[in-house]
Amino acid sequence: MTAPLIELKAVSKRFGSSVVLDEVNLTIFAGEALAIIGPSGTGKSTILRTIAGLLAPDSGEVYIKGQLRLGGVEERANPIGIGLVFQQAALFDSLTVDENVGFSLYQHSNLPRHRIQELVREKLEMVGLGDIGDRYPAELSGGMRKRVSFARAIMEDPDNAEDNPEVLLYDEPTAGLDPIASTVMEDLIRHLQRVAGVCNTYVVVTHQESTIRRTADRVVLLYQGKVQWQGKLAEIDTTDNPMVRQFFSGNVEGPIPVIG
Ligand SMILES: Nc1ncnc2c1ncn2[C@@H]1O[C@H](COP(=O)(O)OP(=O)(O)OP(=O)(O)O)[C@@H](O)[C@H]1O
Repeated sequence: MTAPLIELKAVSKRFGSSVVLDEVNLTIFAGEALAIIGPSGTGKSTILRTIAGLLAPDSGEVYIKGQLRLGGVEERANPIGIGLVFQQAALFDSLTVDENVGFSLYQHSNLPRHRIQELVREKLEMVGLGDIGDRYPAELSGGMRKRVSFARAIMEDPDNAEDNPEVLLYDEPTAGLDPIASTVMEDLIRHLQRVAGVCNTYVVVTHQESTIRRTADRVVLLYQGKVQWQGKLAEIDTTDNPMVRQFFSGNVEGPIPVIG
């Protein structure tokens, strides 16, 4: 068996009095496509932000390529590139698409402006967007904004090998999109992994069944701060786990109570 790329061991996180992650154990292997599913408010985004290093756990350990991640959120550098595609595209409204996608290179690299623009164009083409570098986010549809944020997540500095993302984390990449736009996004996620070879490991947090079925090899169900079930994609149809059954049937009766 290959060594894990990322391991969360007994990771806990609370906000105020609410325990969001409760000694979660999770392993992500190189080359896998993992979906994290679960009801709203169950800590899926919190797990992604913890993996990305944007949130420090209250207790427990995060290992990246077998190395314990040390230090506070501010000072820590990930030993591998980890790209996060936020739920809301999280683009800067006052910057053009080019400036958004190239943001980190404009800020942190020594590359000349025209070279960064070339790289931006290349990434935009990879996500199926043509010549839109001089548009502002407000001029784009929701699906286009999401694709721009994908392009930003896969930007890399060709002079800095450590800058290449080895893992991409997608937080609800198809939320709010119509079924056809969702399919485009799901295909793009697979395309970036398989065809474009941008990054062969990813984690996708989603509620949408089509996204789970089209983008995942393995599925983890999170509820009440813990991993309640995990299995291969095909097993979501065969498992007797009552939470998985309820999640996919949308039944209001079951172990996951209706909130609100
Ligand atoms: N920075 C924060 N400060 C306070 N509470 C937070 C913070 N981030 C998350 N929470 C709370 O933690 C819980 C889990 O949030 P999280 O966004 O991780 O859930 P989720 O499973 O991704 O939800 P959804 O599917 O609705 O996006 C929620 O109750 C949320 O209000």
